[in-house]
Amino acid sequence: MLMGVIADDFTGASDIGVTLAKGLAGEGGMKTALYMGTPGNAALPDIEAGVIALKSRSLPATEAVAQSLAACEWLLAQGCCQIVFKYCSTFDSTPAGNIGPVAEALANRLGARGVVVCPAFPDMGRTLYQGHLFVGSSPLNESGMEHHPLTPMTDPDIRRVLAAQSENPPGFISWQQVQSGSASVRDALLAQAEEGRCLVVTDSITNADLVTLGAACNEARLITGGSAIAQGLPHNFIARGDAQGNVPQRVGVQGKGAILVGSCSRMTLRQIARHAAGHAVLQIDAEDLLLGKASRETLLDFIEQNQHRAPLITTSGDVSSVSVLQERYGREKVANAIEDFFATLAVALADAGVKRLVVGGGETSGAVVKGLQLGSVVIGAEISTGVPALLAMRNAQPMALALKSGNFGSEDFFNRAFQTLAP
Ligand SMILES: Nc1ncnc2c1ncn2[C@@H]1O[C@H](COP(=O)(O)OP(=O)(O)O)[C@@H](O)[C@H]1O
Ligand SMILES: O=C(O)[C@@H](O)C(=O)COP(=O)(O)O
Repeated sequence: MLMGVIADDFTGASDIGVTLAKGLAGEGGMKTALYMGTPGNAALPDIEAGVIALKSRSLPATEAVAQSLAACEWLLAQGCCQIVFKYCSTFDSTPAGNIGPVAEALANRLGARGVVVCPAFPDMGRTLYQGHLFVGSSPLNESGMEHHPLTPMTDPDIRRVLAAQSENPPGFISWQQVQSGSASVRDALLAQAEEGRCLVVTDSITNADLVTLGAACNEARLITGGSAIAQGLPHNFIARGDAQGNVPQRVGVQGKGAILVGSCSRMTLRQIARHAAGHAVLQIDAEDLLLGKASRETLLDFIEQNQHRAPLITTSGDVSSVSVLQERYGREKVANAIEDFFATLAVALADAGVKRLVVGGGETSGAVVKGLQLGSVVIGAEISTGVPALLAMRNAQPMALALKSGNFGSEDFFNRAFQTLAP
């Protein structure tokens, strides 16, 4: 294994996994495996890049650091010479972390300084200019992310957000400097390292900027960013003759399917509304879950009876219903109750023969995948930007999954993914 990725959520892990697996157009990527949690066993010998999915974004910082360091040790033991810490392209974090604490702990472990911090993901409209993160034409704090149920983002200045959760004040490289090319960025990172800067917020607006950063980080022990930072990284290994150039294959599995959605992000709410117009949607009252009122039989029946209508079960609510519930019961209790619900439901569905599962939401995907106790999965071709089809084995049976980040996918995503996971 040449490169190792530690991702702070499961949708993000599949997002960066497919970015590495496909690489640059015309060249291909790295043979990449996605591990659902840090594995107990050694990786298969032909894997060139390993992505470990953690569910560490909303944990207390000390736990997130401990899990990330353990993942890092495993990746180093597999031979990785470069580690990437992948977080959300909307820099989802709390005032206490976990991006700053995890990035600094990994930098200390790897002896790295002048480490790139770049959440930009231009294909999804996330750009970083003068340290400020935009989603399309809106600053981060006016993009809807200010209402996220677990990690509301209320400041678009990533330098300030990161400074508040880091021990060392972060450095900065502007877009103008990135335009001077990879050698100049490498020099700038070295200069920042010599000044003692651990983390360096680095602007990027276009994919070409991210490829420049990738080339500048050819020798870096640690890189941090959204998935798009990984675009140019396979090239470094392929150009050296270390990696072969991989193309992700289409994944499809015969059998019943279900769609489970716990994301309350703006795009997901639109996707659910669109799905409801032509397919089967069962809305669960999230408060019923907190009061222990949901019946599993009804849910299994709903999925069984609506196989021809791409059945979707959701708890998602709009900004006001989420905040009413959180004020009544507490943010963590609400999230835990809903995530437990989805984890248990996914297991019941899989036991009842469901073989295709589309999940909406990062934390929700983490809960579902942990519930299903999946180990390593194969990354297939992309269904939409940042969302690959995944092939897992459960009880020696194949299972196809798609884990969709809250704001990813077109309005018809849920039906498209449901159909795409079939052979
Ligand atoms: N109706 C609801 N009210 C409050 N919280 C909810 C509701 N439905 C789902 N949630 C919780 O909101 C969080 C959504 O996060 P996540 O699944 O990561 O979605 P996203 O990918 O959009 O960030 C989860 O913890 C989920 O359990
Ligand atoms: O970088 C991204 O935007 C995604 O890969 C991601 O991590 C999104 O997180 P969720 O919206 O919580 O799924």
